[in-house]
Amino acid sequence: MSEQMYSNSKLSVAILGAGAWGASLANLAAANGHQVRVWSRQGSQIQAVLKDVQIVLSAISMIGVRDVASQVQSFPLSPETIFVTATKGLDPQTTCTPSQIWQTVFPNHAVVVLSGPNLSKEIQMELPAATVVASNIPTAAEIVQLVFSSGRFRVYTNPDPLGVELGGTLKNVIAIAAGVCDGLQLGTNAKAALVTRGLTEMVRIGNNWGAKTETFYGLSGLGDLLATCNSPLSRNYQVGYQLAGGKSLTETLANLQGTAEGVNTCQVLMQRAKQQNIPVPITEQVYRLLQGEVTPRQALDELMLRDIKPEYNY
Ligand SMILES: NC(=O)c1ccc[n+]([C@@H]2O[C@H](COP(=O)([O-])OP(=O)(O)OC[C@H]3O[C@@H](n4cnc5c(N)ncnc54)[C@H](O)[C@@H]3O)[C@@H](O)[C@H]2O)c1
Ligand SMILES: O=P(O)(O)OC[C@H](O)CO
Repeated sequence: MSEQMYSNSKLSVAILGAGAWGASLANLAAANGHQVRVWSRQGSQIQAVLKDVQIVLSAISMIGVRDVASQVQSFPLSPETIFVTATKGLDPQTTCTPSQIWQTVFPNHAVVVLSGPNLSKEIQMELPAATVVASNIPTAAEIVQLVFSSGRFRVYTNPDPLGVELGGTLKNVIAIAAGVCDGLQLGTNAKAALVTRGLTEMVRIGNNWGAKTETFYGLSGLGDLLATCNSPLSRNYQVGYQLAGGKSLTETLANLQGTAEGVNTCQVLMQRAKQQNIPVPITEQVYRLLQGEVTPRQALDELMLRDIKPEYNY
C-alpha cells in the first residue's frame, strides 16, 4: 500500500463503537468525504459494516475489545485493510494494550494507534484539536493521517505506537487524582505538582514497557495529560471530583455518562507495577482510594509524607 495511492481517494471506513468517541471520529472522516459505516452492538450487523472496507477503526471501550476483535476475525477482509485503535485502556487478563490485542488477532495487518488530547464534546463542537497516529508501518499511519486531517483536526504521525497508546491510557489514572485535587480545592501549586509527578510516573511505567521517553512529552502524553487533568468534560476527572465530594465509587460510576477507563486501568497498572517492581506512588493512592481503603485526605497525606528524595535519579 502506498500513501500516494490513497492521497486523493475516498476510502471506505468501518467505525466499531458508536459511543462519544466513535461518533466523533466517524464525523471527522465523513466530513473529509470518506464513506463511513458505524457499528455498535445495539445496532447493525457487523458483517454489513465490514464489507469491502479499507480501514477498520475501533473506538470500543476496553472491556469489549477482545470480544469484538474475535468477531471481526470471522469475516473476510482484504490483507491491505488497516486497523486503527482509539481505545485508551489495558486488558485486565493479560495487561495487553488494545493495539497488542488487534495485532495478535490480525498478525498480518497494519495496526495504527490514534491518541491525543481529544475530549469528544469539544470535537463535536468543531473546536480545533490535534492528535497522533502511530504505527510500526509508517505508510499505514500516513494513510490514517490523511483520512482524519482537516482544518479543525490536525493529525501528526509518530513511530512509537506503544508510547502513544500508553500516554493516552496512563494519564487517565492521573486524571482521577487531578479530579480529587480540584474536588478538595488543594490549589494550583498542588495540581502542578501532581500533574508533573504524574508525568514522571507515566514515563517510568512506559520505559519499563519499552516505550520511548520523548513520546510522553508529546501530544499523546503531556498533551492528553493536560487536557484530561484540567477539564470537567473528562469522565476520569469527574470520577476523582465526585470521590473528593464524598460520593462512593459505585454511586459515581452509576451516574457517569460513558466510560471512565482509568478505574480499570488503575487495577491493571498496580498488578503490573508490583510484578515489575516499578514505584508508582500516585497510581497506588488512586488504587487504594478506588478500593475504599483510604479517604481522599488520607491519600493526600500518604503522598506528601513519603520519604524525601531527589527529584530525579540521574
Ligand atoms: N470520549 C472521549 O472524549 C474519548 C476521547 C479519546 C479516546 N476515548 C476512548 O475511546 C473509548 C470509548 O470511549 P467513549 O467515550 O466513546 O465511550 P462510550 O461509553 O461513549 O462508548 C463506548 C462504546 O463501546 C461499546 N462497548 C462497550 N462495551 C462493549 C462490549 N463489551 N462489546 C462491544 N461493544 C462495547 C459501547 O456500545 C459504545 O459503542 C475509551 O477507551 C475511551 O478512553 C474517548
Ligand atoms: O473523558 P475521558 O476522561 O475518557 O477523557 C477523554 C479523552 O481521553 C481525552 O483525551
